[in-house]
Amino acid sequence: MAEKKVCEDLVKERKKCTFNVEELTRLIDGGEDKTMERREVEDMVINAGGLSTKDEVPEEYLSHKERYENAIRKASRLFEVFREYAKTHDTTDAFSPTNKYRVSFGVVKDISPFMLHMGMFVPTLMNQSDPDQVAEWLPKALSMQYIGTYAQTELGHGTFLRGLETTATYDPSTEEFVLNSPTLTSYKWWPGGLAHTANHCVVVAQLYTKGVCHGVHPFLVQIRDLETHMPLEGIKVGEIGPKLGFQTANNGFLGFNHYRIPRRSMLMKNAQVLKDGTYIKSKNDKLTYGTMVFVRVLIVTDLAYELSRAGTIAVRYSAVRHQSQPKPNEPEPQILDYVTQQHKLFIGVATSHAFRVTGNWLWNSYSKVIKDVSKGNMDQLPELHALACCLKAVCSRDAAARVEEFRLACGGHGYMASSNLPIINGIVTATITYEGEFTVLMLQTARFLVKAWKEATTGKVKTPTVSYLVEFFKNDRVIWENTPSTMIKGFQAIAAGKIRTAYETLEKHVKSGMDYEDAWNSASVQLVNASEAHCRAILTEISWKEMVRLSTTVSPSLAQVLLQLAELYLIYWTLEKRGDHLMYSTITRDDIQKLQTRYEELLALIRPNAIGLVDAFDVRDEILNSTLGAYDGRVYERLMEEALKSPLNAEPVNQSFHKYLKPLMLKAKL
Ligand SMILES: CC/C=C\C/C=C\C/C=C\C/C=C\C=C\C(=O)SCCNC(=O)CCNC(=O)[C@H](O)C(C)(C)COP(=O)(O)OP(=O)(O)OC[C@H]1O[C@@H](n2cnc3c(N)ncnc32)[C@H](O)[C@@H]1OP(=O)(O)O
Ligand SMILES: Cc1cc2nc3c(=O)[nH]c(=O)nc-3n(C[C@H](O)[C@H](O)[C@H](O)COP(=O)(O)OP(=O)(O)OC[C@H]3O[C@@H](n4cnc5c(N)ncnc54)[C@H](O)[C@@H]3O)c2cc1C
Repeated sequence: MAEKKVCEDLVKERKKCTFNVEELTRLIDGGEDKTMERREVEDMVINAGGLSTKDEVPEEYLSHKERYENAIRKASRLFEVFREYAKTHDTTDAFSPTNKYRVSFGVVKDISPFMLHMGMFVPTLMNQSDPDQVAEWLPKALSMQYIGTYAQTELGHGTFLRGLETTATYDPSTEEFVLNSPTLTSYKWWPGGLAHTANHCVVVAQLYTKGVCHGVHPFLVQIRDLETHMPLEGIKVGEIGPKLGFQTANNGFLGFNHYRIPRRSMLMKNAQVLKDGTYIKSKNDKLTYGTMVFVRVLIVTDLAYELSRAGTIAVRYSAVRHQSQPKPNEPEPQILDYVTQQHKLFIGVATSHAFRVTGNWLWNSYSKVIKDVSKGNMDQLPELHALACCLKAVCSRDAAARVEEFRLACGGHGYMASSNLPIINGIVTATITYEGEFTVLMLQTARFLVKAWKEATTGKVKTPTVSYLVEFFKNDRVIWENTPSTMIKGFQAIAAGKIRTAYETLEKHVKSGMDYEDAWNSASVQLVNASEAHCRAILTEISWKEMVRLSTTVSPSLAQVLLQLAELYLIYWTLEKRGDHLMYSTITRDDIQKLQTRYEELLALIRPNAIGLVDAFDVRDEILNSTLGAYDGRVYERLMEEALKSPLNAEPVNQSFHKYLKPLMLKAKL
């Protein structure tokens, strides 16, 4: 088939670009070799038989059941393709932040029913099992003999893990655990793939041995027969029903009726139960929560990726769309030329870069701490937990806001399923809740910050990410200059100030006679604000420093663009938080006006590179799945092509006319 022409607007835009798009793509991927490898995997998947979505009825027209069956067909075929690839290639980076397996969005448009298998089941087996268990289970999980999920949340409790009700009671006479769901609220509820996909799962349950409860522990549990896939006796399993998004994730429920599993089904890297029922405690009981920390860390870079998908759609569309006539007798401008549109779009693009570099930094910190933990050194665990909590929480909330802004920037067409923005919206919004709900995680960080504040009052802090607190004691009002380093110091002063205020409020409540828990609840709005401010201090400092560092490794033309994006991100947030800066620095109205002017200059500087910047994300059309965002910009043709796929358009008159409309019309004549 002849190549379809690229829309003239995009041809012109691409000529304007001042930097080498391929150079930026390689930087985003983490190196030329990574880009080549990713593209190789994408080519392999896109060209593999049985995976193309091109000529299919769009999945939104399928029934709930058909949609799931279609997702399973494709996810299975995709796995076969990956299995083939793994025979000749190193696939260890499946769990890295810059993994090349995001291509799966080009196959299963929404969330794959295998997401939890690769995202949580396999990592939990790898990181929470003892070496013998890893040797026995991991090959089966990696080869998909065991298809698994992570079953922790229950109908009654998701946040409060110590309140989970599923029990695993050790019976030394048979050397088995008896799993039981004593109440309706103890049913597992939510795990992805649990409903009809998984035959195994990691179940988090209250461990009882010798009549003592030792708290929640993970167990590997078979739930379906490997031949027939029938639920095993004592297992009640099913699907929880339609949701806002995640339509093909196959989220399920699960109950146990005195269901027996062997003693060695308990994941025993950290804690153990011996044959006679003796309990050996973990060095740190929070290690059981390790998979959640791992996923929270990964979510930050994944959000950057989701922003790059949504940003590509909205920016390309904005270059193709023309609307209104500000100057008489002149053509309608591209909507991308409206400064308000640039304000909606460019901060989303800059945020994708900020999250990616911060996410990579967080991943490196995580890897270092986990290495130390494996040697028995847990010192950095609280700081890592506090960082992962607030970054996951704030980045997911910001990303959801940015994706919504991208959708709004596409006007009516952004509301079309065929734009793919609604599905991306559903995926990103879910991250605010899953893997630890927003407020709950912010309050976890607040616990750490309150302790750090107490420490800082003695003039020293042990952890580097809160060292700014000590500086605040020397000078609690930053002397303002409109420079990046002052802006960063400003965010640190705001964080320190808000931590101090929240701490003082907490103390005041305690002194007034309140229990600590009640005082905490009363101060919790301020505590969440303090966590947010701390997270903004981290995001602004790390993203700026990392972008500056990266700019020294690339050509001058690209360096200039990276610095513009980094500065835009800093100034955007300084302006957003101008009220706070007024409280904690000497910033003046005049400084703020100058920053506003600089912000608008940056929008104008970025404008010629808008298409180059999203092209550099290098999200291929097959993965973008969007009528509005394709590389060739054939927006209107694609919208019509997709509309014509509606089954309602297969016949000129729908039968409902004869059944309902006509009788209604006839009655009107009487
Ligand atoms: C766009 C994105 C795409 C892809 C992303 C990539 C992969 C995705 C894969 C799968 C995701 C899809 C589905 C989602 C799955 C799930 O949601 S699984 C279920 C997740 N559930 C949760 O996250 C539950 C949240 N709750 C908790 O984590 C905890 O219960 C708690 C809220 C932290 C409280 O725990 P607890 O009550 O036991 O503890 P406290 O008494 O409050 O605190 C005691 C001290 O322990 C410290 N602590 C708590 N957790 C940790 C930890 N993980 N590590 C280290 N330390 C921890 C806590 O701070 C207290 O410390 P102290 O202040 O010093 O006392
Ligand atoms: C799309 C999706 C996929 C999921 N996949 C899985 C999965 O695969 N496996 C799995 O085990 N789970 C999964 N979950 C469950 C998820 O982890 C939980 O829903 C999440 O942790 C929030 O817990 P919850 O639902 O109990 O919310 P709740 O804790 O009931 O939250 C409700 C409200 O109460 C507030 N609240 C609760 N506790 C406190 C507190 N201490 N202080 C202040 N406010 C509080 C919250 O802020 C929130 O506003 C998934 C959820 C979703 C949405």
